Amino acid sequence: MQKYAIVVAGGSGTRMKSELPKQFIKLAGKPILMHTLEAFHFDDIQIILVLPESQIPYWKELVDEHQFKIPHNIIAGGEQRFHSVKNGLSSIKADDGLVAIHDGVRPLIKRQIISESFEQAERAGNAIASIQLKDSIRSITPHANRQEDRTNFRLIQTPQAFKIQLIKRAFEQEYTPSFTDDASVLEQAGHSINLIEGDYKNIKITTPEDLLVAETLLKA
Ligand SMILES: Nc1ccn([C@@H]2O[C@H](COP(=O)(O)OP(=O)(O)OP(=O)(O)O)[C@@H](O)[C@H]2O)c(=O)n1
Ligand SMILES: C[C@](O)(CO)[C@H](O)COP(=O)(O)O
Repeated sequence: MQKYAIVVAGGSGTRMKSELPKQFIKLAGKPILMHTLEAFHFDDIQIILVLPESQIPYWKELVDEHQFKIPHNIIAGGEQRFHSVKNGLSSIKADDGLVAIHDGVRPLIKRQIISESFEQAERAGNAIASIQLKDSIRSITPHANRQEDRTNFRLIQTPQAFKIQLIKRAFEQEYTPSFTDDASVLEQAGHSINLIEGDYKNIKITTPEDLLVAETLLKA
């Protein structure tokens, strides 16, 4: 089956509060995004990289500067992550095959999880990386809060892999803010979600301290 990876990096990184959008910040000497694309570099995976339209020339400069050779197609992103994924999906003309959707700012993804997500998506239609909670958890309302049983919850990561036809059809829905990931879009279209084991090291670089953690994990 033909395999695609959509690496979404179309955001502006407001929570990082950095001048440079966080996906371009250097980690161990090269932009975060280059680590992520390296993880997805398999002989049988076509990589689609989604970038803010205004940053495409800058990315091309970085590619030249770092002599970055991993083949990828560049697509312009949209207003929300949902729209960036949708643009990536629209660039895939085939309706059969598998696609893994991954945050560009999760550079520590293990290749073994990428392979596993494709295998499980081929079998079950989708495969969503997730991890158990380590902390206690409480739900809050305006006037109260209450402990919840953490074994009832999972933290959801990417990659999230799908049969292309299923996820393309799901993304025909109107955007709502509850679509915080791709699994939520598929679920809203009536499909059940198949969780697979993620990895605690597969952090989403979101706020400044995440950069320190990622740097340390990469060195280790
Ligand atoms: N319109 C958007 C928004 C987000 N993303 C991507 O989705 C991933 C997860 O999003 P997040 O960590 O929230 O990134 P940002 O939206 O850039 O960060 P922030 O919410 O702090 O602005 C990132 O790789 C980001 O670049 C995207 O492709 N298009
Ligand atoms: C897709 C995601 O990384 C799964 O955990 C997450 O929902 C992205 O959220 P963000 O607010 O766009 O960073």
